Amino acid sequence: MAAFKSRLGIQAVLTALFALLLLAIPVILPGIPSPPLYVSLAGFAMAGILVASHNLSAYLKIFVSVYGIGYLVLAGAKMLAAMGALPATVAALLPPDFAATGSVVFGGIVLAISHWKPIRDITLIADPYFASHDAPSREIGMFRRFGRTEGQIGRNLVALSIFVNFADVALTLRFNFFYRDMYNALQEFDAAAFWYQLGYIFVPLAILNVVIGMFDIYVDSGLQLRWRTWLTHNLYERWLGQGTHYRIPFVDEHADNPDQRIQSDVNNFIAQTTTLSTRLLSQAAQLVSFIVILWTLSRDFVLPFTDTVIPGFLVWLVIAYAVVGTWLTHLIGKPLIGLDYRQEQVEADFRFALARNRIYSEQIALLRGERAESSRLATLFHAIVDNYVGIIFRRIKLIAFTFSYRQASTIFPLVIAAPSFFAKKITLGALQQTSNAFSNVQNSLNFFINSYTILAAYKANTIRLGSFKRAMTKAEALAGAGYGLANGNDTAGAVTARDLTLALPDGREIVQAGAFELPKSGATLVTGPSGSGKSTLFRAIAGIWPFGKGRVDVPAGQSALVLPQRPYLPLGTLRGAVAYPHTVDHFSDEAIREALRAARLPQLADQLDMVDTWDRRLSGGEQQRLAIARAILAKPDWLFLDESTAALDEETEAEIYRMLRETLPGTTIVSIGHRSTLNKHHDRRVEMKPTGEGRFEPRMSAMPAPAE
Ligand SMILES: Nc1ncnc2c1ncn2[C@@H]1O[C@H](COP(=O)(O)OP(=O)(O)OP(=O)(O)O)[C@@H](O)[C@H]1O
Repeated sequence: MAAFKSRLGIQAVLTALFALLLLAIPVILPGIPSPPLYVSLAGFAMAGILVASHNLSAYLKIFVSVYGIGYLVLAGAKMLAAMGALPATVAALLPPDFAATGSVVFGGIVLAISHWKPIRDITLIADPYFASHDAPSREIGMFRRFGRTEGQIGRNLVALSIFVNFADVALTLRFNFFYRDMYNALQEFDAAAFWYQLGYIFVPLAILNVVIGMFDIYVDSGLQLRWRTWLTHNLYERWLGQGTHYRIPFVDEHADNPDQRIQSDVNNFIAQTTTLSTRLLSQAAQLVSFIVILWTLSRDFVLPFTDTVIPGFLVWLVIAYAVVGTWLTHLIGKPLIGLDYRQEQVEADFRFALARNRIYSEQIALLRGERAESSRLATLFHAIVDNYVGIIFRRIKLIAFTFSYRQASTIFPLVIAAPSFFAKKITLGALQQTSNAFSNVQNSLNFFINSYTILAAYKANTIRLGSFKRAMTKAEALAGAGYGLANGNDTAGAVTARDLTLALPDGREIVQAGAFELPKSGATLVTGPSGSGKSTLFRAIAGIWPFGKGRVDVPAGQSALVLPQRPYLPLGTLRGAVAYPHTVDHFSDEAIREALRAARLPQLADQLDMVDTWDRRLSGGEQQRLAIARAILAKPDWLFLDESTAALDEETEAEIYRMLRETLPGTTIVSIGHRSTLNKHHDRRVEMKPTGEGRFEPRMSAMPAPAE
């Protein structure tokens, strides 16, 4: 970051020196024509803009820096051409003097809009990538050596993309002058000039146009792919980190369907940011350039059928046209922002409901729940249709306006300029140039107007990603001190709780423990009424429950594994399901087979490579035994079994407990269970005792005598 900042500083000094040089040309190089004063003044302004951009967002800095370089290149090339240092064909292709000044104006515009809230929302999401110091991503070959860090590659690619877009604008400008010269040659029956224009001007320009078009798509796609890869990794790592995904529903920031935000919103945001930022600016540059041409063409414009001269009439006309057009478009298109946001949400809700049907298909089939499901799907889909109808009618209104606007634009320049042509005040070339300049202005305006729908979706996207990031920040804060609940690991052997109160998200307290201890070694059974907070106590010990106050301390440097009643089985091979939460290659095949046999699942021992939806194929009891196999592999110091054998028959449950205590003699077992047959497998018992007002307290109590 510091290097980037100082680079802007160096660029500012160089730009100021260059502007000084331009001023001094009449003195040091008296023979050559000096550039207009405004070009050197623009150089000083650019230096000022570069200095003022020190604290700008990393993303916007790239734009300011590129405009600074654009100024140097354009003004420098003009100076070299004036000195005769460039070949005539190259000099003829250069854009007019004002192009360099235009570059400065755009630098100023970027600086000015940087404080505007919608732009800040965008840069908050964009900046982390462009400021990143991560090593270049190895996943993508494109532009891998284009910088030392991923952030630098991103910055270089944005800069390159802006240059390419501006090269395209310069080309369009040059085409405009080509049209003037070619039509003048036609009007004067000058065949030599005509063929010269076609062969030496048009052909190189056309070839450049094709090459630039190809390069443009290569650079843009490379940037989008690299940025998406980085941002997607970054978001899902953060989402999965520190149990953030578990706590997000507890925070007050709205972040529905995180899957959609990570998969589709990121993709759309990046595609729209790169397209809009570079194209919007190049279109703006095109607009300004052609407005300047129109000014030159209509400097002494005589109002048709009168003698009144209005300097720059076509420019005033086109500006009024643009202002009214944009304002009306804004009025008509504004509701699209809310509609687009809602559309994303209802689509995601529908997709999620379908995915849930797939996951729970067996339960739905057994319960004959298809009708209930289809009526739920119908309601969700109705929301999609309902909202989309709103979008359609809004788009129709917008199109009614934009199409009328476009039609009116085509004949406008001819109506205005034709009287001057018939009065022989302007040449055919000038008429053609006026019409071309006007249509280019229209194209740029159309871009702004047509991009209104894109902008609306873009804003909805930015809001969704912004709120997702805020929700993650809040969920991460919950993981820390939470509501006063602290997790530490400063005890020697036991799990201890001091002045512990566990609450529900709405603040209602459910568990209270002044001083509570789970001793190391042996096995402890936790019992108590349903809903008394036994699982919540486990969650607090595991450090994922954010609501409550007091302390829970677990022994330092010891591993723990919590097995819930319904184990989670990831997609993929059986090997991966057993090794979970370790990676698939963490254990040898023999160790996995051995664990499956010990967990009374010998029939699965030779199916390690089989890919299946294991959570649907295996019975509830088999799934629980598979989770037990995980415990055998992981050999944790603490094993928390939250009704993890409840689906087994009593005999198998007894075998499993005996096996666990034999195979894992160093592991402390803590079980939650309701069955009295569990008593004989445990050494001590903790009972959740009601203390009034819906609260329960865990208390060590005597193990009941075995039934006769
Ligand atoms: N995410 C949550 N949001 C709101 N309430 C919750 C949440 N998780 C648990 N609860 C509530 O906390 C209370 C305790 O739940 P917990 O699962 O700890 O009970 P339990 O003693 O393990 O019950 P059981 O023996 O039935 O499994 C219940 O009333 C439950 O509804």
